[in-house]
This record gives sequence, structure tokens and C-alpha cells, in this order.
Amino acid sequence: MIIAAKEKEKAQKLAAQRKIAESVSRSAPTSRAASPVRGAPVKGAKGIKKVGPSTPLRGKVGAVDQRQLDIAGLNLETKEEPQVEEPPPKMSLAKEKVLEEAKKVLAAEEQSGRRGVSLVVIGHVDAGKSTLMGRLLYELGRVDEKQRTANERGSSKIGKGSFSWAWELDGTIEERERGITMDIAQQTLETPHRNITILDAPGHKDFIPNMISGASQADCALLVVDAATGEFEAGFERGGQTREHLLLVRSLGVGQVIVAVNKLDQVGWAQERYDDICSQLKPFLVHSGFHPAKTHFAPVGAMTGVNLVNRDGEEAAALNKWYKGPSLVDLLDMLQPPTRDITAPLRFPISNVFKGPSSGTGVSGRICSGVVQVGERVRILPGDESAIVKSIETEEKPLPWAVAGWNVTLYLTAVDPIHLNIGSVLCPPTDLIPLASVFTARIIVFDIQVPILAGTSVRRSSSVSGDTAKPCKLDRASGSTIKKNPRVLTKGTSAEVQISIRPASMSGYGARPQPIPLETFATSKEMGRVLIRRSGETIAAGIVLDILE
Ligand SMILES: Nc1nc2c(ncn2[C@@H]2O[C@H](COP(=O)(O)OP(=O)(O)OP(=O)(O)O)[C@@H](O)[C@H]2O)c(=O)[nH]1
Repeated sequence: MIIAAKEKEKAQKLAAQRKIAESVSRSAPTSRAASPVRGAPVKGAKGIKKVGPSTPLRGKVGAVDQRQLDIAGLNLETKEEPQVEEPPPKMSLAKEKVLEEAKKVLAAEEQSGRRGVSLVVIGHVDAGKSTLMGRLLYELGRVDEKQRTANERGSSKIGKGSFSWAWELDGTIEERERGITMDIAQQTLETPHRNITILDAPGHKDFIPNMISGASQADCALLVVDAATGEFEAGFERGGQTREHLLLVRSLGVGQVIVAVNKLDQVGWAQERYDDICSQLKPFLVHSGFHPAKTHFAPVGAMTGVNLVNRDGEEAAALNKWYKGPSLVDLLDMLQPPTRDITAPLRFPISNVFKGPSSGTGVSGRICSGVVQVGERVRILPGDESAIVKSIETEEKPLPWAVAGWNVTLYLTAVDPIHLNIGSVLCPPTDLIPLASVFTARIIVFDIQVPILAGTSVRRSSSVSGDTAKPCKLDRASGSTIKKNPRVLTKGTSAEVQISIRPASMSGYGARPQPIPLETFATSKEMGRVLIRRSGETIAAGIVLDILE
């Protein structure tokens, strides 16, 4: 036992050292965001910290960062020792038994009244997303005084005092020095009736792929807008992330949104400003496909904690004069949990890949459908490889199994990490997800300046290229055909298109396209959605109608 503990400690120290080296030498932000995190904790201490519960950076982020720095000061041996693979665990329960247990747990969750939802926090750069989340965690008792003081001291020391609350979420050295979020940060909080998994997304447009990865794991969205003069407008105009994020999350199936109108202290808590922002956003939300009944607004002050949990204290006096509505937590507490398809085959799209604490590779994401248990063999698609689930974790807690709707980390063994990529899907070897190289989709074209032509080259996600063909313009409301083979698809158009995946390398003669795991929307709402990007911009989104090849 003692030897095992020492081994574990050593492995953690080495991992921490490597992480520091990586974060110091990390290259330009765009390249990092676009490249998948793979193998050892490279290219994203943040990704590892935030979705890899076994790494030392989880939970109390600030405190552990300090530990990282302390370890860096020690002159530890950096040579890695060969790891001895343990035999993979065996499945302990029959599939039917897991389903039975899962149903019981979900029923108990429903009865207890505290149900799980995941929430992506979106909005234009610097709107105050991380500050809001950091302060909310503090108000709800998830961050103690010691931690708060450490964040305050640390941020002031590098001249970034105003980011002290954001430090709770922005855990990497680079994020803290630059004062921006670069990758999704995951945390959890509890309201009286909800267990909420928060996915704090980056607001900068260079990190849209990371934001998409968070949004694709979410049931609901919290949009943060900056009420300061000119700032709301900057985020809401063409090219601003307020619009793009809203369209993106809606296209990914998120139907509920809470809008936190932040930084109202900057405009003297003026009701007119709040009303003006709400009246600009409401029609846009409806136009983007959000039902007004599922759209709620709250005025907040993230920095001072006004109207997050309550409106006590002097800072809230000005707001109390005109606002009598719900606090942010009241609204979070009313979020509708998703329905879970636990009897369908397992579909686990990988959102992040990182090295586990000892042997095994961690993959994190949300289970779209089905159940998975420790010891189970899973197939990785695309490709011919499979792996065995060595352990399952959520919130640093080990689980014997996990079901649809849960955001988890699976540690896999009996597989070379080279076969694990962001976007790959884990499924049962006996019930594979279809692989598509040509499919039709019904799309809505975003607010683009250069129209889409037949033959336009697009990217379905951050890693797949394709071409559009055979467009057909549709009526947005009824879905009926308005025009066959239009020359161009302009902004706001609804259309049916055929998309062909291109081979990864165009150089080789006869190179075949690498098909992508996909389902029709009719089969799976989560696996049947596509986002279409061109030159770093999301130009359309839609649902898969048919898989042709
Ligand atoms: N005056 C005022 N400033 C705020 C408030 N909330 C956040 N800020 C400031 O806004 C700046 C940006 O805050 P962040 O929380 O990093 O913003 P963000 O949206 O997470 O930024 P990205 O993730 O990088 O897009 C910081 O300087 C905060 O101190 C607020 O309620 N009032």
C-alpha cells in the first residue's frame, strides 16, 4: 500500500512538473485551441485540470496552482520510469443490472427534487463570465475565505487584481497572466433543486472550437452580457461573440437560456439601460429559435455579488429601487433537466483527451445515450481500435457505471492514446455508430458576408473538411422547398445541402475520405447535429437528414 501511494505521489509530481513546462512554453493561442489534447498533459494544463479529475489541478484551482509552483521549485528527478500496466478490470454487472440500477438512481434523483443539469457559460470576451462564476461559487460556499484571499493576493501581485474572482476558473498561468479564458473550465454547484455542472467557455473568438466543445456538453446556457456603455453593443454587433455564441448553442440543441446583464454598476444601476439591453436581445433570441418561455433575464453585478444569491447589502440598494424579480440562483434553480435516453446504445463523443494519473488515458465528455461501466470494452470510431474502461470518475469520485446525460471522465486502458481524438465516439462493439462520408443536412446560414456557393469548402468540426453540393433553399417556417439549386446561400437562409467529407490529405492519389461518426437527427438529437465552419468562422448549423455513404 505504502509503495503504491509513493508511486502515485511521484507520478503526480512528475505530471505537475511537465504541466508547468508546457504552460510556460505554450505556443500561440490559436494553434493550441485548434489542436487536440492528446497523451501526456500537454497543450492544455487547463483542459487537464478542468476535465481530468485525477490531476492535481481539480477543484480548488488556485490552491493547487500554488502547489504546482512549489513543486516546480524542487529539483525533482524528471526521468520518467516505465509504468507497469495493470490487468484491465472485469465487468462486474450484467448490462440489464446496470440499467436497472441506473433507473433507480435517476428515479431517486427525481424524487429528492435535486436533478442534474449542465450549463455552458457564454458571451463576448470580457463580459465577466469567469468573474460571475467565481463569485457565485463563493456566494454558494464552494470557495472558502482562505482560497478567496489567495486569489486576491496572487492576482494583485501580477497587477491583475480585478481578475481575482476569475482566477477560480481561469487556472493556468497563461490565462491568469493574459486575463482571458482560453479553454473550458468545469465546476459544479448546488442550488436547492439542481446539481449544476458549469462549463465556463472562453469568450475570445480565437477559442471558438473550445467553446463549441463546452456547448456540445450542455443542456442550458447562461449568457453574460456587459452593460457598460458601448460594451453591450460591441458584443452584439456583427462579429461580436454574443450573437455567434447564442446561434451556436441553439444549433447544438440548447433551448434554455438565462441572460445575466452584468456590470450594471458601470452605468449606475440604471433601469433604462437594463430594459434597453433586454429589448434588443429578446427579438434576436426568438429569431434564433429560443422559445420566450425558456428565456429569462436577471440584472447582476458579478464583481460585488449583487443579485447572484440575494440583494442584501449596500451595493444592492440602487437595484432594489426598481428590481423585484428573481436572483440568478432562483433562475438556475428552475432550469429544466434533460430527458435521458439510457436504453439506447452508448454514444460518448470525446471532448478532451489527457494522460491519466498512472497508467491509462483519460477521455472526458458527456454521455449522449446509453450506459457504460468499468471493465466494459468500447469501440472507438472512426478507426478499428477498441479500449477497456479502467475507471469512471465524475467530480473526482469513482463510479462503477455512468449513464446518458452525465459529464464524466473515462480512464481507458488496452489502447494506444494515438487512437483517441477529440470528436471520436465511443460505442459498444456490437452496436456501432454509423460512419458517414456523404450526408444531407438541413442548415440555417448564419450572419455571413460571403455567401455559401455549391462546392464551398467547409469544416464540419475543428478537424473535418468537406464540400457542400446540391443546395436547395427552404422556407424557414414550413421547411418546404422554395428554390432548387440556388446559385448562393446567403445569411439567414434555410437550406438542404449535401456534404461530402474530403480525404484528410489531398496529396495521395486515390486518397479516400475518412468518414465521421454521425447519426440522423431522427435517431439521435445530440449525434445528429452539425456545425459548418469556413476560415475560422461558423457559417451555418443544422441537423442531419440522411446518411448517403
Ligand atoms: N465593474 C465591473 N467589472 C466587472 C464585473 N464583472 C467582471 N468585471 C471585470 O471584467 C473583466 C473581465 O472579467 P472576466 O470574468 O475575465 O470576463 P470573461 O467574460 O470571463 O472573459 P473571457 O472568458 O476571457 O472572455 C475583469 O476585469 C473583471 O474584473 C462587474 O460586475 N462590474
